[in-house]
Amino acid sequence: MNCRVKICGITNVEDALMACRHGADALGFVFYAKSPRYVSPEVANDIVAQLPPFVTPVALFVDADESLITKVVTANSRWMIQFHGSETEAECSGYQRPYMKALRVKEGDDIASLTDQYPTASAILLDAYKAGVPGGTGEVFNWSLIPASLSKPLVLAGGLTVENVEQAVKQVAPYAVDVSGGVELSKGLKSESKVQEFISGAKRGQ
Ligand SMILES: O=C(O)c1ccccc1N[C@@H]1O[C@H](COP(=O)(O)O)[C@@H](O)[C@H]1O
Repeated sequence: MNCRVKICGITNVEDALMACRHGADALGFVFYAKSPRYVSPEVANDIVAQLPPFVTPVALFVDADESLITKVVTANSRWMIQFHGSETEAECSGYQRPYMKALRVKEGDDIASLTDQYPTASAILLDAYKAGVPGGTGEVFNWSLIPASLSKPLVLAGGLTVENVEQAVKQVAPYAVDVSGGVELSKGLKSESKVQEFISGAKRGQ
């Protein structure tokens, strides 16, 4: 199956357009103030207004106020939402936007049951669990914990890099992969060669 690629942690238009040129299907913008990849609603919406068609902007929130989410997503009809905190299905489904729910995986989790708690989600994103850090940790989780079939399309995240993405796609066969730290020059700034190699690696694995 064709594996889509989301490049997360975009903070500037140059990186956004560069990722699009190399074939990114989606771009993630982090509206979590404690993240080194935080971007303001104004800057993000200015970047989104310059994106080419057929690329999905994804607004990432961690247990954010309703007012912030509404402010971001009402500025452009193209936004999809990524909930990366402990949001309930009722909270996630209140914005009339497609959304994916991130689940942070640890040993013993029943991923299929957790996925079934979000029947309105467009996709489920699986990331590594690390105590005290909601995401963007650069850590890989044990992919063998992922059930062979899930009730939602699977977005695989967590410590993906140029080196491991091909194997990840071969082993897990996700709908999409999502990367942030693995394609950076420094926090919040993307490396063109890493973005290009990451997308090529994801396509080789499919
Ligand atoms: O990127 C961040 O800073 C971030 C902050 C808070 C929650 C999620 C965040 N990013 C997401 O984390 C995963 C894994 O990132 P990485 O590739 O391991 O760096 C990914 O879904 C990002 O979208």
